[in-house]
Amino acid sequence: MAAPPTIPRRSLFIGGGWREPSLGRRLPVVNPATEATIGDIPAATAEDVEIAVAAARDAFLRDGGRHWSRAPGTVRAKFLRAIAAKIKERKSDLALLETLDSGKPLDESDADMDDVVACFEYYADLAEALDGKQRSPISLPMENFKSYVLKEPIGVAGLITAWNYPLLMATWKVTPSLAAGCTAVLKPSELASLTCLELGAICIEVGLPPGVLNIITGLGPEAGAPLSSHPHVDKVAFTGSTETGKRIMTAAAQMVKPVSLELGGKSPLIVFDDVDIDKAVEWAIFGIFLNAGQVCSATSRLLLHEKIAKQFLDRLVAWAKNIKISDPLEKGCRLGSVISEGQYEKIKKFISTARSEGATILYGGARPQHLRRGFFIEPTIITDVSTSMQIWREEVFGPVLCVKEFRTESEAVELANDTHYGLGGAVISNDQERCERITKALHSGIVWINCSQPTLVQAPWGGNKRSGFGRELGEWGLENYLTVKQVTKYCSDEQWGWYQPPSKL
Ligand SMILES: NC(=O)C1=CN([C@@H]2O[C@H](COP(=O)(O)OP(=O)(O)OC[C@H]3O[C@@H](n4cnc5c(N)ncnc54)[C@H](O)[C@@H]3O)[C@@H](O)[C@H]2O)C=CC1
Ligand SMILES: N=C(N)NCCCC(=O)O
Ligand code: NA
Repeated sequence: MAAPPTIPRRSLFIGGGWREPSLGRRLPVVNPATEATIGDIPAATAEDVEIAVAAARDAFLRDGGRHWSRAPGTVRAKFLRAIAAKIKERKSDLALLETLDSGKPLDESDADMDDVVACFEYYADLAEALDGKQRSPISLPMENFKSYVLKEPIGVAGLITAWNYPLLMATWKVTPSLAAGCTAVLKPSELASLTCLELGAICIEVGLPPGVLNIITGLGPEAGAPLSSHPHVDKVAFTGSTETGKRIMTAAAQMVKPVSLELGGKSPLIVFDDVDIDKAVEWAIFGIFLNAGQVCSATSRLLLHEKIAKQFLDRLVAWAKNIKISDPLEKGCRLGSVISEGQYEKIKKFISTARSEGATILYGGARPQHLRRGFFIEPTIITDVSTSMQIWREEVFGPVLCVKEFRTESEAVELANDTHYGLGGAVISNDQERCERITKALHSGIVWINCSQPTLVQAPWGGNKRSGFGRELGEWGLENYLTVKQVTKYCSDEQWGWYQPPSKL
């Protein structure tokens, strides 16, 4: 077990230093695995948003952008790498904080911190490469004009994130925005903000220029909403629920502000009858029980070929029984608590509604007997599901898998696409051609073949339909924060000659 934790008491991180929230309010930090209040975080309000946005704007414009927004990419890369190094140094205490705040298994938090470091390093490389991509010429069918393109940072970015991967989701937005030369105001989820506040401490340690990154914690309506509607925020990037995504888009629309939205999902995993059952079962388990299913891309709808359905479900239950559910700090834990009491109640309601609508709870569905406190829910597998049921249609964001059988490939595709969401989709089969057909047929931004959930910093991430739009990660993630400037030069000695020249007299 890890050493007894101390939760740092932080203020808002604004303009390169700590600043008490204007109204002096704080919010409790609850460890969802114990239900204990373990600390508190500052609660920013519109007054603080004002100050943070001003700091970001000042940092963007300061000295004509010489120190940040127009500085060579190497300058920004140096800071991104310095932050990566500090996070690496503090990896175990950050992972511990992440687990205490969110209830996710310590092994997962550890892996998340590795992903955070990799993301800072990756966008450091892209910041450097960006300089080489400037002034790329446009080929034109005439001689008297020359055109090229500049890629410029969009300005001040407002970054609003969810609680499921607290520091990682922030990093997916912080790193490309800073790499592009933007300055930013980050508003993490009030349900898990500790590690994001530590990022503020790290920015101080590495001497990031004041105001380049500002971190304000607080409630959505009080801190997130004024950020998304602020006239001096030039772009909003959001990860969270579809409902909040709509609000953010509405607010941003008033200022014609670009947004990128990573919203919910109800992703399918299709398993054919030609597979190695245990291998496929493990991916199915990983796809929905990782982070207790609180993953936007969780493959929460399992589609099984009828020929293997029975055998597959038997093994699925056997594997599910074997998942270690415990205090997330315990070694080998594979299922921790969910994030909060609210989420716990919501998930239980989904399960009871499924039951009352006539579905069968094949496995799980309740609090694990051996855990008396904490917001724990057993891995839950639901069968006898019809496509009109809530459990088929709505995102649970919990360790709850629903299962349907199919007979033909086209039926599988139809079921897979029977959703308003379009984030992920997965297919497991040994027939590569079939996998490719399915890949093309799925209406989603991500397709996994013979696996579920691997997340690579180099590859684009994002969805279609009500899962949002815009892509994070990879080069696409950087484009979110760049604006394209067309530069066109007239380079002829001749008079343009459209108007009749007046007489020289
Ligand atoms: N797809 C995903 O990645 C996620 C989906 N969800 C889903 O959303 C449900 C609700 O979870 P919440 O934590 O309430 O998610 P949420 O979408 O309300 O919160 C995400 C972020 O948005 C902020 N926010 C809330 N209202 C806002 C507003 N009006 N303007 C600007 N920012 C605002 C929050 O403070 C937080 O930082 C979950 O049960 C789950 O189903 C939640 C988190 C992530
Ligand atoms: N790091 C992993 N495995 N997944 C990231 C999921 C991002 C999301 O839920 O929005
Ligand atoms: Na928490």
